[in-house]
Amino acid sequence: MSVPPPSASPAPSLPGWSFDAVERRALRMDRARTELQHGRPLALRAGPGQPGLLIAAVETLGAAGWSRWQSGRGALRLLLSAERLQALSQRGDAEAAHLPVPTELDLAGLQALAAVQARPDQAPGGAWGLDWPAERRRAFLASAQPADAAEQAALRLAKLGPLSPALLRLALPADTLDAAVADGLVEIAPQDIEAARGAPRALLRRLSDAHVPITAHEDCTLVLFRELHGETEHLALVVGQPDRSQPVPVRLHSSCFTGDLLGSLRCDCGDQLQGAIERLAEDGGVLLYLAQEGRGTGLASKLRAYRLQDTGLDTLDADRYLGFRADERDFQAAAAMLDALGIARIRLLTNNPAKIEALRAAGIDVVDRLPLVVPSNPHNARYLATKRDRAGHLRDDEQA
Ligand SMILES: Nc1nc2c(ncn2[C@@H]2O[C@H](COP(=O)(O)OP(=O)(O)OP(=O)(O)O)[C@@H](O)[C@H]2O)c(=O)[nH]1
Ligand SMILES: [Zn+2]
Repeated sequence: MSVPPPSASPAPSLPGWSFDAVERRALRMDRARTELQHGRPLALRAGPGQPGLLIAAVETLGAAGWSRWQSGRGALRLLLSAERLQALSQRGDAEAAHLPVPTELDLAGLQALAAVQARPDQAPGGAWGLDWPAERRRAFLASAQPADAAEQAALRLAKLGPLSPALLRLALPADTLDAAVADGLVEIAPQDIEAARGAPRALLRRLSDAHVPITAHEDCTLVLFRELHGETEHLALVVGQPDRSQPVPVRLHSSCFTGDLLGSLRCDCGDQLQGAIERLAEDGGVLLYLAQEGRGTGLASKLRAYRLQDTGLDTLDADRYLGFRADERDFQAAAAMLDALGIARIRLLTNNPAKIEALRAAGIDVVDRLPLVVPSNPHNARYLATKRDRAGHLRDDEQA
């Protein structure tokens, strides 16, 4: 009697364990971001069996991480954002690029080039933080090779950290990366980072809410949203019972630990937060408290930017010195929260036209702008003037 060959039946799957393509991608993004945050290396390549790059964030590397890169000496490159290269070269047209890491450079030198020192006081030589003579600086900049699309994506991933956009970079062949990935190295494809850019609104979960009476108004509800992948949380404070048949007064407030919690005089955030809540208490409205510290650069970078401002740079030049754009925020989450709250037409309390544009682009009908005027003080006068003169903020009498 002949025995039938064993059928190649698929392995029984664990219920709830299979991810769809979008979830897989988000999972890879989560893991990749975590690796950079922890100073660990990450493989960046189009897929298994491909050559690619080993990258790590200079900001989180530390001495132990740095010593692991020593075997790559000679081939190591430093990937920097356009803004950081503009600060180093004093040229407004510099683009993101990677440059050779000199073999004798130590970790402190690398951190200086990447502008991630704990105390980035401006050295006499400007943005470099290294006592390199002019000729050496010129030669270093001349060896820059433009960042390709994958490398640009890597810089964006670092910013999502939120980390400084400065990465170590080592090109490796396919088999080396395959072996490292089999051994636990996390890998990410540039397409994953690209796809996360316009993350769909559904990637925000409404997790909980409660009645929270506050001094300005007793009838308030706090609603907590969490990004589906990752731990970032945004809050909505619904003040009173806004009439949704009319445009609802809304304030988008980007978190500012120093201003909101400590009453820092370096910015206007604390006063804006209180002023907005008082205004919303008049007819009801919604305050969206967005996890976007330091205009999206993170609190560590904001404190570095403050040190640079103490040496004479204004808020925008300080951010550029650190490798950031004038504003690293996006307002997708804000639009998603308004959607979830059933609010489509709003009156926005702001002096920042970019917020209006961003919400409109995300499909929110911004019917008009309500100015938000707060008094200045000797510590924030320059900051407010820079926002008005260089960042396009409106004065209270201007129309958006
Ligand atoms: N990078 C950086 N961020 C800062 C600095 N000062 C304040 N911030 C951040 O700037 C953000 C201020 O946000 P908002 O008040 O919502 O926005 P805005 O762009 O000023 O616009 P409106 O207040 O709506 O007119 C907060 O995230 C602060 O942490 C600074 O010097 N550097
Ligand atoms: Zn602030």
